[in-house]
Amino acid sequence: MRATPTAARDRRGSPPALREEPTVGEPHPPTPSAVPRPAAPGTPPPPALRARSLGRSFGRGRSALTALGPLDLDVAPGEFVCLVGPSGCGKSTLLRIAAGLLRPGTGELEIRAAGPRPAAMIFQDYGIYDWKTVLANVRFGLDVQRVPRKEAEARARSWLARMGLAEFADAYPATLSGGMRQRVAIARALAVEPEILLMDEPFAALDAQLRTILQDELLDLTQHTRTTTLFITHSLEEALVLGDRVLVMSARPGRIIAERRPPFGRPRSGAVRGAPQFAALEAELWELLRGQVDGRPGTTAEVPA
Ligand SMILES: Nc1ncnc2c1ncn2[C@@H]1O[C@H](COP(=O)(O)OP(=O)(O)OP(=O)(O)O)[C@@H](O)[C@H]1O
Repeated sequence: MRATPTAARDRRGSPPALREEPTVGEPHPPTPSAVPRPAAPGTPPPPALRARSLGRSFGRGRSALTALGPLDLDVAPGEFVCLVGPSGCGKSTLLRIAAGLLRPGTGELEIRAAGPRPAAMIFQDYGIYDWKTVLANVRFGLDVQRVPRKEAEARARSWLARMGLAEFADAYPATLSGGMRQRVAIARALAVEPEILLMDEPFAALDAQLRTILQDELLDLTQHTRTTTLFITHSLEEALVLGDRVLVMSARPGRIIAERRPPFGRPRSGAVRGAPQFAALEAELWELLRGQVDGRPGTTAEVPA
């Protein structure tokens, strides 16, 4: 899937950075997926997600607001990348561009996909359908993919079992707790076996204990499935527990100003929260982030490694 710059499509010639577009419910048409070719021996595989000079503005003229970029980003196949940054720096905008829900204003973002379902997105507010049963929710993406009904049902039930929800298959979401609803959303996203999982603060609405439990479950799941994941969070702890890499974004317009690789091997568990380096890394990231939030000088110039 390639999200091309607005400029390439704009026959009226309006400046790409200033063009306002509908943002919700109007996915831009994906261009045909790139079929990955095998990498030459010894060379790293090409990135699963690649963004170059990616930028996005909203509004026109004087009221135009530059939300994001320019930003370069590579996410390797199977990598779990966490994005942290001050509120309003463009994190969701980046994710929505990756999901194909929003066009870039400048630059491009490409997802290398072998299959018909390159990306699945999970939001903070679950994004599940209240009028469908739990099973129908999890089966939804498979139905859209036209997976035969029997197979879809079996795959959906197997994901429900994995998420500890087997006995709630016929329940409606309104009867579930927040944590259970988010598990349904995760099961639905993973059931379609996406090339890349895009998660926008998926645990933000949950209480601290549930959040920890779901973090540990997600860790376990993604280490098994090796699903490439781009994960937005305001929680540095969450980013350090889950991420192979943590990217820090600047204040709006968001750019990547620093990168850290938590020194915890894989497979890892939530026990890394107690590792001696954990608190130090969290404090270091917090310093970087605080420089962006309160605009203190001297903390913005770091370039990602
Ligand atoms: N559809 C839109 N129209 C106009 N402005 C928008 C639109 N979507 C986002 N913005 C603006 O773009 C900027 C970035 O928004 P975005 O939601 O991407 O930030 P964020 O980093 O995800 O924020 P938060 O951490 O608070 O969720 C904000 O100033 C926001 O008001």
